[in-house]
Amino acid sequence: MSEGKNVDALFLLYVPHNRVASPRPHRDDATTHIRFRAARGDAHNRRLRYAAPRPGLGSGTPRCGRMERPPRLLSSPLWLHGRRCDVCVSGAALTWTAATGRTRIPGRAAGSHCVPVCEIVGVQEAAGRSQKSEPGRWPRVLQKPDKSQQPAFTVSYVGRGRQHRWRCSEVTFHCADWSTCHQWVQTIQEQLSLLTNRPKRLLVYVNPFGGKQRGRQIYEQKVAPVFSRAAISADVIVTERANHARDHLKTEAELKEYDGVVCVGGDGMFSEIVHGLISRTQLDSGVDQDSPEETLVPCSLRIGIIPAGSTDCICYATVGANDPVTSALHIVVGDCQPLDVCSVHHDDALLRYSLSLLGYGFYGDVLTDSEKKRWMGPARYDFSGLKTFLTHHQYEGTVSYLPATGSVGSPRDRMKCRSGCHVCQHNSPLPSVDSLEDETKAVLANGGPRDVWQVVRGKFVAINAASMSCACPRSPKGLSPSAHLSDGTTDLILVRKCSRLDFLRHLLRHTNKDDQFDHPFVEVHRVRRFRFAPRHHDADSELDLRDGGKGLFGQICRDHPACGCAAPRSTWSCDGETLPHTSIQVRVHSKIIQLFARGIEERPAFQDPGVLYAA
Ligand SMILES: CCCCCCCCCCCCC/C=C/[C@@H](O)[C@H](COP(=O)(O)O)NC(=O)CCCCCCCCCCCCCCC
Ligand SMILES: Nc1ncnc2c1ncn2[C@@H]1O[C@H](COP(=O)(O)OP(=O)(O)O)[C@@H](O)[C@H]1O
Ligand SMILES: [Ca+2]
Repeated sequence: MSEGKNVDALFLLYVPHNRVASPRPHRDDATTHIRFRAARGDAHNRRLRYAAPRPGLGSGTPRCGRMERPPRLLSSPLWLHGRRCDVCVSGAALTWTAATGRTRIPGRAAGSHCVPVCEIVGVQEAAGRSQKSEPGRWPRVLQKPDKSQQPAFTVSYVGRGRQHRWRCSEVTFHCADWSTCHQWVQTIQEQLSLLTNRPKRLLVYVNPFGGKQRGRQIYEQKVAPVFSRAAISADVIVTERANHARDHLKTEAELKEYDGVVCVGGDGMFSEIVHGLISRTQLDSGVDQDSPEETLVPCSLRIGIIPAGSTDCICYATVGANDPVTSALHIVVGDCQPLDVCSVHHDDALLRYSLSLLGYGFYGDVLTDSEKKRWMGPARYDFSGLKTFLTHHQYEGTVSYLPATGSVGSPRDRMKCRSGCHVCQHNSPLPSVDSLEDETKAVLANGGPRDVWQVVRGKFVAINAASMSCACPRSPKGLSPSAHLSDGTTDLILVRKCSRLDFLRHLLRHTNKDDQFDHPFVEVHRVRRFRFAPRHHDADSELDLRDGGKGLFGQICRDHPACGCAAPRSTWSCDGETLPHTSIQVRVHSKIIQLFARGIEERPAFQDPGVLYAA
């Protein structure tokens, strides 16, 4: 934990004065400032100004970028690092300005800091050692206040690091007396309690065997301390078997008691949580998930992901980093990011839901092989990836898809999905036919653009549907760099039969800036639905075929015409789980679940401007 040095120039625009401790009562339309005097004759307290918040003030999510003058609730001189500074809290921000700031940043007040209230994690009384005995050094660990020591309080807040990482920063202010200290703590806590989007009680599932098997330690050492600073209580369940979390959510969990569900694990563990929550919501609403035409009811509980898996692509693509503290802080501040979910059906039976990669051919084969090598940890994907690359199979089949006509954006437009993405906001779910204008109905009745299925037949090295970018540490831009988190579409990538060298060229482009779709054997379509049927589809034989081909070159034998066997088939990988059927129908359901995330921030709203409190 480090003491932060964040200031935002924009914020200073609406912090009324840099020297907040004006001795004169400040008149403000929104609040009535009261002179607060705890001890008569105390020069410090004569300067402490307090304004009771009006009912409703600041309720809901305060928008950090709001350009209106926030009412000041409390301001007084306090001490930081042995120096006096003017501190002020309003419904929007906590600001502090060194009374004798030494560093000047153009356009900013000297030594000024600003933390939006919505990014304060928590506040706690903390006894500091006497300033006289050890100036400039205060305890970093929060302690129970000892009345014999100097009164102080510590504010924990979101600090921004590199590559979208957040850290829990701290600043400790020293007060002249305990009464002032209590007043500050109480006022900041009151402001935090008005942020109704923040979770107070969470249900946490930890997969102790995901990734490098460090889920439990990651939660205890990195996440629990952040939750405790934010006064979030958590009921923690360490899973004992696969599908433990899914089944518990589906049938047992008292969901009304919680403000969110958190999973500590990888994409597979997240998938369990999603399946549990979606199933529970549909069961409660009487929706038949087995029917591909049913409209799913969105889940009300938000889901947090603490990355502790092998790929962690959902976390990486929604937050921009796979860092447990960053994810914990996104949960604490109550972020909300809706996500699209693909339902995958075989005839009239739901197989699974997919949120990241639904892959047949290359990625399906990588997954099938890697499952036997779980003991290798995350490296299993690289090993199986190389092995699958060397075997270089092609699979024959028919892909039919319904293009996402009418939606903004296309897979190659280089418009990346970022926090507050306008493509996702624009592409809300399609209106029901009843709500359409007569003219539009007529177009649709004549086989308008919404209903024209396209058909592609051939041999494919890979068929991938990326509902989000699938960015991950192996490929920071992802399988489909311009795919969107909640636009109601998925990017269907067809890699046709090609040479091994060409496929390598295509794969390599996932790791550099070149366009991986710019090959004659690759096509990409933004779609709302698609279907796949393997060649010589025979429903009864599907399950038997899945296990065909043992050993490194087993599948080559399956390809060999002399064997007389059916056309070779791959398996679908659905967010890291294999599907039991190759013939599937896929449909995107927009904004069915919500994450404690905000999408990748393009430019952090409150960037670190550099050193302010120069020693
Ligand atoms: C030559 C290097 C090419 C690197 C190409 C990397 C492309 C990576 C795209 C990854 C997309 C990941 C989508 C996410 C899927 C996850 O939901 C899912 C489950 O995650 P979990 O285990 O955390 O629960 N993960 C996966 O399905 C794993 C996919 C990983 C694929 C790795 C493929 C590596 C390919 C290496 C080829 C090597 C060729 C070398 C030739 C000399
Ligand atoms: N206690 C457990 N024992 C065995 N498997 C589990 C347990 N808890 C969850 N799982 C399963 O482990 C699989 C992988 O989990 P995940 O957290 O995604 O790790 P990884 O990213 O390494 O695949 C998931 O399919 C999940 O269902
Ligand atoms: Ca999408």
